[in-house]
Amino acid sequence: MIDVEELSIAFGDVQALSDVNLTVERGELVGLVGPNGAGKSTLLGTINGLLEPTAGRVTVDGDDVTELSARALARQVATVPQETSLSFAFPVRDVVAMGRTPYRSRFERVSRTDREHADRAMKRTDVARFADRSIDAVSGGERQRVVVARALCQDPDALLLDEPTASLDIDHQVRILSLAREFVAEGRAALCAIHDLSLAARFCDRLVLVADGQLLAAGTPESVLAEEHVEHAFGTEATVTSHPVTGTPDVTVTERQSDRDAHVHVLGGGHTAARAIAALATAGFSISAGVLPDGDRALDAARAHDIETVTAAPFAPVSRAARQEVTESVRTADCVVLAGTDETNHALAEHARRLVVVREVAGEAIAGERTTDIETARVTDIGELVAGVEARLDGEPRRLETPADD
Ligand SMILES: Nc1ncnc2c1ncn2[C@@H]1O[C@H](COP(=O)(O)OP(=O)(O)OP(=O)(O)O)[C@@H](O)[C@H]1O
Repeated sequence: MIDVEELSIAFGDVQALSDVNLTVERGELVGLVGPNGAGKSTLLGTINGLLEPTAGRVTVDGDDVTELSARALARQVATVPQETSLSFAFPVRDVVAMGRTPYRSRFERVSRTDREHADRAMKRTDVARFADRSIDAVSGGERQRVVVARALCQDPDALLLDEPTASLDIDHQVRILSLAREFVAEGRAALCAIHDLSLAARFCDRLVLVADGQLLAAGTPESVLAEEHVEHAFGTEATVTSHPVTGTPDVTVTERQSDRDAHVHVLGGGHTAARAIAALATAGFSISAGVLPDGDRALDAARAHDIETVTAAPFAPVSRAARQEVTESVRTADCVVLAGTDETNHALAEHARRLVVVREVAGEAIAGERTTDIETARVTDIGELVAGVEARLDGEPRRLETPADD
């Protein structure tokens, strides 16, 4: 029915769509999902012939939309635009009847059949109650339903809906999408841009996910709304569960955990570790440190910033309990910063899930060149440490197979 082939469209420097392929068959309601500015309205605008592709083409029932007359295309495709403001204060009934324009010659009056089409569309969209009121005198959600009624009145083979539920109450959201389902059950096709992913999953046969002008995924709601797709497209964290009532995918978006909530363990003592602790504490990380002997400058820094520290008596061997405690802290930290040459700390660093090594400060080698099998960020200046830790936190943590045995 609707075939979009290798479609690209640019507005000056903005590449709004690149190489998009998509089909909508008769009997299908397809949901178009993706973040703001992804290219959804542009795609709909190209299908209804308002925008000309830079490359590729769109056909409806085999006809290239750029080659059809406006009238011929309007008999095949009706659009419910995102922006539903209308410039003239016509009565609702007349606005809906405008859907019959592609079937009338220019001077023909609205016929009885046209009125019947309009009445049916108004009833289905629950706007008949205010049919005689001016379109200026209805609410935003009511106006949106009037525009849906006008599109239905147009009696097209395909319906394009751009955010039709945006200003509707929950009851009318469900009603409009149920109407779209009824529409496709009559052997027609609908493509609907929609922001509510759970609602899209509930009502659509298939979903198409676009981001940054590209098609990221297409298929069943279950396959398209995989957490990694949602997270990638929207740059957020998402949890997808099965809705307890409808059984369809239910998407909850959670705020990405701030890097600054991350737990960073600082290994090593002395001047460099003290500066590392101060820099990380000022940046707001949750820090632990140790093992640090009494009298170490890093311990003073830790105490100044109220930081949890594993301590030891000066010049005494580190107790087994202290070792265990610090090993656990290193293993559970989101990131470990190694800021000392001490061999014990090097061994402990091997338990880190993410590691940043402060390699040298002002030309003085701190942690040496010892290699480790952990992917490591190296910083050579304390001023770079916070950025280094943040960059490391963006990466996947190493999986630890075995628990520490000491
Ligand atoms: N006429 C235009 N001139 C220049 N850039 C445009 C124009 N129309 C759209 N764009 C740009 O093209 C990109 C896609 O916009 P589009 O309106 O298709 O996104 P959308 O997915 O519908 O977004 P939303 O969910 O916010 O409605 C955006 O970067 C937008 O700023």
